[in-house]
Amino acid sequence: MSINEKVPVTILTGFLGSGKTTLLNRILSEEHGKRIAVIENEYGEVGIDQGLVINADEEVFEMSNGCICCTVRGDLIRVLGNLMKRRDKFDYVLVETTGLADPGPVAQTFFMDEEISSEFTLDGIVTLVDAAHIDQQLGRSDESSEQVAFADVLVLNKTDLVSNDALDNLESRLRDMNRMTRIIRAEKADVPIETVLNLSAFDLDQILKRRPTFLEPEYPFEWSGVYELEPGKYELKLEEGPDPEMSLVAFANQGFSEEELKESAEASVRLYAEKAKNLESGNTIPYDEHVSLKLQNKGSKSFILDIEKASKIGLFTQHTAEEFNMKVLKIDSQDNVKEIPFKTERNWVAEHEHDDEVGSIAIERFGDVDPEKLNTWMGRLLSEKGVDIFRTKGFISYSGNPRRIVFQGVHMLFTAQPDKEWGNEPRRNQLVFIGRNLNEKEMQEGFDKCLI
Ligand SMILES: Nc1nc2c(ncn2[C@@H]2O[C@H](COP(=O)(O)OP(=O)(O)OP(=O)(O)O)[C@@H](O)[C@H]2O)c(=O)[nH]1
Repeated sequence: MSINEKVPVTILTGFLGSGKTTLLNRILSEEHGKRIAVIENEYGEVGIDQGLVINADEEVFEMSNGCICCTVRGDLIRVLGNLMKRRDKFDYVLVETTGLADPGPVAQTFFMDEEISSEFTLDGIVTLVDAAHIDQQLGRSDESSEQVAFADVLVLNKTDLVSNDALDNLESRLRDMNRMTRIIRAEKADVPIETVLNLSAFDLDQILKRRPTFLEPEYPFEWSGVYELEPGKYELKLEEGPDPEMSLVAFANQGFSEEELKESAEASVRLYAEKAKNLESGNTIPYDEHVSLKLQNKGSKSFILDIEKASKIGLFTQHTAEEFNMKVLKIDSQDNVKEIPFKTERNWVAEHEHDDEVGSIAIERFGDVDPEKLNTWMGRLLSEKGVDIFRTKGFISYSGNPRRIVFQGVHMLFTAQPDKEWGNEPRRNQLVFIGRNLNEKEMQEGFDKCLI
């Protein structure tokens, strides 16, 4: 790396005892070719953790005055300033925060202070989660939900202490709180280094590459498949799965294209809102109707698809086909069974129950915004709600500007910087807010008023 490049910084957070020091040791003892300066911050007694950090080659700096969150401006800036004097000695910085800290102010330092932001760039926030205790911690402390909300990567650590089912539930709860995070399960923080360092996580492009469905709305179903069927009777056969029933909507004449699938998805949303008709094994599946397949009996269950003329049948199901080993079978007069595979399938982001007050909102709109209106709206939003809005990220299309604008912020501070030219790409706006008690409808309406 050239000396003129900004130094990437990773913030390591996580509740008390979640495994931060374990991860830090792992990073410092692994061969990755980086020279890492570590900034540690102790709560109360100074220096205990330093004894646990191995490999003396890395430089360890300690913040002196108690809790990092209260002393960021002074202490962190001072330590970073001192570090810059030894710029030739390192090429990466790790800041470990105390388990009780809200990572917001630490992250903000890299936006707020001009001198700091000209030398350092925030690469990502990694939050360690203690799989065995996080449920209680989330209930009790604001800090732990803030640490989850801020994370670009959540390391779900101590997986040896909980069952797989519990981990699945936990993961879905955490995902509800922060839709843009990547969740990695770990034991003794044994994560590959490249999953926590050099993430460019403040870069929305990267997030979209990792999770293309990230900005998509949520649906009451997880899967759809399209089958090309000749006239005749077919069985939709399901094995035992994770749920004793499953909602389904079937359409005749379903197209294969993304556009046609989305159109049917919207139609399904409306049908799913209607009360489901119960179907038992052996019943025929109607079109354009919300049905609930009853699957509580042991063994496989079969429902009938009665096809009058050749058609492409679209099935939109509450769970994925895989979870029930769901198959469409053709049985001829000689009782020969033939499986008809789907021609195309699509997964959808399934909605979850929002039992935590921390959540994320995504806004995606084609077209241009009026920069002045957007500034006024954002300014007001962040000054009124900035305490509750932890992270903002996104791309904006300013009217009259050939380049797209990259937005990112922490609490009430944000930066808007011109990025690459739109070129032939359709001009659009993609914004994500993560925070507490956010009103999705109000924010979308507010944003829509800024569109031209
Ligand atoms: N069972 C189990 N224990 C773990 C795992 N990872 C870490 N530990 C243990 O958990 C304890 C706390 O780990 P640390 O790495 O010190 O956690 P920390 O987040 O730095 O803790 P504080 O500095 O107190 O906030 C230590 O005794 C670790 O050995 C794991 O995956 N499974």
